[in-house]
Amino acid sequence: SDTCVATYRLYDDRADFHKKAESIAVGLTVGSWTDIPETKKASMQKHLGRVVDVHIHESDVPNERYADVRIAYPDVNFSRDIPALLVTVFGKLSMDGRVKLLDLDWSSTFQQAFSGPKFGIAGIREQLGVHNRPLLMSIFKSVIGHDLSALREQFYQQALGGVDLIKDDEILFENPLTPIQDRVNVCLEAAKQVEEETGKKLLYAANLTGPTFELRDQARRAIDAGANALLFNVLSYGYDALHGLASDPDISVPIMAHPAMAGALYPSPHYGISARLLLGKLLRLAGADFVLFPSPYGSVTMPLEDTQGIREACLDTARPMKQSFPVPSAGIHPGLVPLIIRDYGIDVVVNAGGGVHGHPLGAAGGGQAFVQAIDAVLQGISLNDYAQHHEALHHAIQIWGTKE
Ligand SMILES: CCCC(=O)/C(O)=C/OP(=O)(O)O
Ligand SMILES: [Mg+2]
Repeated sequence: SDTCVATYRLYDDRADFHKKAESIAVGLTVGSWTDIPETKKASMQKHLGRVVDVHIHESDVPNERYADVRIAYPDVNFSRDIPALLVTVFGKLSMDGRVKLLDLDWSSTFQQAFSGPKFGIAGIREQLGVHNRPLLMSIFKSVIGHDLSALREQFYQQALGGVDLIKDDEILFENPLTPIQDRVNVCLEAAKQVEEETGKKLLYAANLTGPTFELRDQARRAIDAGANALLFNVLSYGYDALHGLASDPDISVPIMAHPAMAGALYPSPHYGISARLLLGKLLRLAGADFVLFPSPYGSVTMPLEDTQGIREACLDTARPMKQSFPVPSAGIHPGLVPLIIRDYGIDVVVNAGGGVHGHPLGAAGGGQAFVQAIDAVLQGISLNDYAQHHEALHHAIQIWGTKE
C-alpha cells in the first residue's frame, strides 16, 4: 500500500538504533503492538509503520554516533494535506531528543492532492519575456513608515535600473499609510511608466499579510488592484496556508515564499528539519513559484551544500509539478554574480536590497550594475574588465569588490 518514507538522523551515544527505529515506527502509528489483542492485529496491520533501513555511523565529533533511519508510514494513516503529513512523521518525535528530519518521500497518491507552483520557472519567464539568463530582483529598502508617494518613487527608481522583479521587504505589513491595494496601484502605475520608457516588463511581489482567514480576500483585493505577484511569509502561517492560496484559481499570480523563521528549524545538525526539505521540497509541493533562502556568501548565510539541496528540490524534474525559482538572498551585491551563476546556473533569481539601494548612483544605478554584472558573466568577461566600460558596475566593484 502507499506510504511516505521519512528519513531521520538519530543521535545517541549508546542506544540500540534498531530498537529505537522500531519503537518510532510503531509508536507513531499504532501506538504499541504488544498491547493490541490478537483479534485486532490483522485489522491494524495496514496502519503499522515499518522500518525500511538503519545505517549507523561514527560521527566526526568524538564519542558521538548517529544513525540514518528510514521509516515508512502508511498513507491510510493521514489525510492528503501537509499538516497531517508533518504531524504524522515529526509531530511528537520532533520533541523526543536529538533527531532531525532529513527527507520525506511521499507517494504519488499523496502528491496528486497538490498541483504545485501555478506558474513555475517557465511560466514566469513567459510572463516577463526573459529567457536564457538569471532574473534580477530588487527589494524595497527601507520600507516601513513611508507613504504612497515615497514608495512609488522608490519603486520607480528600482524599476529604472532594469530589474525584472521588485518585492516588498517581508517586514512590510498592512498599515494605514500603504494598504496593499493602494501600494499595488501606485507601484504598478510606476511600472507602466517605466515600461513605456524602456519597454521593460516587471513583476511586483506585494507582501500578503494579515489574519490567516482573511488572506484569500486580501490576495483578491491586491489582484483586483493589479497585483501581478505576491510575497508570502509561509513559515509564520504554515504550508497549508500557501497551498490554499496557490491552489485557488482566483489567485492567478505567482507566489514568492520568504524563508522568515526558517532559521528556527534547519541549522542544527541534531534537531529540526533539513533546509532541502523545509525550503525546497515542501515549499514547491505547497505551490511556491519562487523560494528565497540565505545564500552561502552574503550577510545571512547558509552552507552551500544546504542551498544546493534546496535548488535540487526546486528543480527536480522527477517530480510531476512545475519548478520553483531558487532565489539565494541576503547581502547580495554585483560582485557576487559570478559565484551565483557558477553555483546556481541561470535558472536563478539574483535578489538584492542593500546591493541595489547602496549604490552611489542610487537604486537605478544599483540595478544597472547588476544587469551589467550578469551580462559580463554570460559573455565570459571578468567583472573587472567589463567595469572598465560600464560605470554602474565600476562603482559597485569599488564599494563591494568582486568574487570571481
Ligand atoms: C533571505 C531573505 C533576505 C531578505 O529578506 C532581504 O531583505 C535581503 O536584503 P539585502 O540583504 O539584499 O539588503
Ligand atoms: Mg527582507
